[in-house]
Amino acid sequence: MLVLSSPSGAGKSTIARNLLETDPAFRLSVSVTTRKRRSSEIDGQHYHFRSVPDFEVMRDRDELLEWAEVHGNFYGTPRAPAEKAIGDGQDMLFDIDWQGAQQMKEKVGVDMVSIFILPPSIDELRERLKRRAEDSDEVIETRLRNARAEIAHWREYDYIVVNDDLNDAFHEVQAIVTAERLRRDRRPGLFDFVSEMLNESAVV
Ligand SMILES: Nc1nc2c(ncn2[C@@H]2O[C@H](COP(=O)(O)OP(=O)(O)O)[C@@H](O)[C@H]2O)c(=O)[nH]1
Ligand SMILES: Nc1ncnc2c1ncn2[C@@H]1O[C@H](COP(=O)(O)OP(=O)(O)O)[C@@H](O)[C@H]1O
Repeated sequence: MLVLSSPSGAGKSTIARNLLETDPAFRLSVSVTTRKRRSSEIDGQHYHFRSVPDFEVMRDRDELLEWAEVHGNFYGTPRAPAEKAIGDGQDMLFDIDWQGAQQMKEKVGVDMVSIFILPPSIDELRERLKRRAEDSDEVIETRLRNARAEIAHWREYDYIVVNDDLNDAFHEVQAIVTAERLRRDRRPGLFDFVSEMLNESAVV
């Protein structure tokens, strides 16, 4: 379970997309949101776009593993695909905010690795949001106002990656994934491996 969070515009969706394209082991958890769909987004692929009443029905039926209000809209992680992935041992990527990361940590514990993506500066964050040209000036201002409060949660994450040069940041994320997979996959077998080695040396 890999959680990516960042203030809006820092580049987490870009890094998530690169990871999904280059690493076939990852599946994206497609969130449900009440936010308006952007022109570049496809329903069911980037998000499941739902009305507020439909979201509330899902939430009240406990169909969401976690949910939060972010920038005035509701967002939530559908429970069924995430739990299936956890059960199957599938690597899953969650693009969720700090509130979601906290809730997920409580639910999945050590099986979760979290990365907080920082922009090089708040000015650059503003420029990226403008250049992305997907949100109105008002929406961009709300996101920038919220950025400081989101960044304040950086210490709660396992890793921090500063997304200045995209290539460098992506390689750092790949390195984290590689190291964490090695730890997960190698650790369980190491006890027997080392015991056997020591037993053999005792015989010699
Ligand atoms: N808690 C939670 N946060 C989510 C979920 N899906 C998206 N988010 C977060 O909601 C925030 C806004 O996302 P979005 O509207 O796509 O804007 P963007 O971050 O500017 O691309 C981001 O911080 C996302 O990580 C979710 O299922 N749960
Ligand atoms: N390292 C970078 N340098 C310059 N622009 C970037 C970089 N990373 C991402 N971007 C651009 O910044 C904008 C915001 O990135 P995005 O991935 O949508 O952010 P988020 O998902 O965190 O809101 C996009 O237009 C993206 O192409």
